Amino acid sequence: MSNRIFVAIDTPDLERARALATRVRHHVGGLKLGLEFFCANGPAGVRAMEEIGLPVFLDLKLHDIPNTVAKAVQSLAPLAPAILTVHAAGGRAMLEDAKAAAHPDTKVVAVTMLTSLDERDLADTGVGGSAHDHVMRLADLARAAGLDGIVCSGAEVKAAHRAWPKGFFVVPGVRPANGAAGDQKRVVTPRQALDDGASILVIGRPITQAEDPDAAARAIEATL
Ligand SMILES: O=C(O)c1cc(=O)[nH]c(=O)n1[C@@H]1O[C@H](COP(=O)(O)O)[C@@H](O)[C@H]1O
Repeated sequence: MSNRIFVAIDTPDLERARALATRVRHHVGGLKLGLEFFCANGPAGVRAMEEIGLPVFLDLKLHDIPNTVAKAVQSLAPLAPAILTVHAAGGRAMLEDAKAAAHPDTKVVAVTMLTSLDERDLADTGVGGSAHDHVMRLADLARAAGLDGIVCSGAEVKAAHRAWPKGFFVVPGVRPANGAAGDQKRVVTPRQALDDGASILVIGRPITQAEDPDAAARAIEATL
């Protein structure tokens, strides 16, 4: 994949999603559709976005008992997304069953610790220790369960990639130098994330909220 930016199309409005994706399509490598889009538009919306001709990353962050997640993944299999997310915290059986139920061409990746969290948030959920240790533990679990890779922040991707050289590493929470972090807490620049081993970058608002999204995507691409 030459362009490793997946633009996060976070809107419930299909027409806006289509217009945005069409505008930036020459300066991104794929489209990421998340809960906001999927809850409003469902599988038909995903198919409509597939027509744009870029790989689709379906980011539903599934997290439930193994049977429920496996059945959900099975229902999504006809869409054959390039990438699908589940939460690593769902545990080994859930991860194994999700991978087994997915379309063979889909990379199933496990979200480790959301980039919107810091160590204080982690402690609030009853998990002690550092973000680094938590991500490394969940990355080991994802690998042992046969997943294709993980989602983590740019702060952990170097160590995670070293421990799992063949893994596929999705890094969101990336911001161009001087970019507004918003609700993201563990943030790095796109260049840094790629240098440290990210396979793809997920970038939303720095592109989608820009006055000229295509120019913003082009400017970020130029730094890579
Ligand atoms: O799985 C994800 O894509 C994801 C995981 C994570 O830990 N943090 C995270 O921000 N994301 C997604 O990445 C995108 C980031 O958007 P921006 O903060 O606007 O660049 C959103 O669509 C999030 O849902």
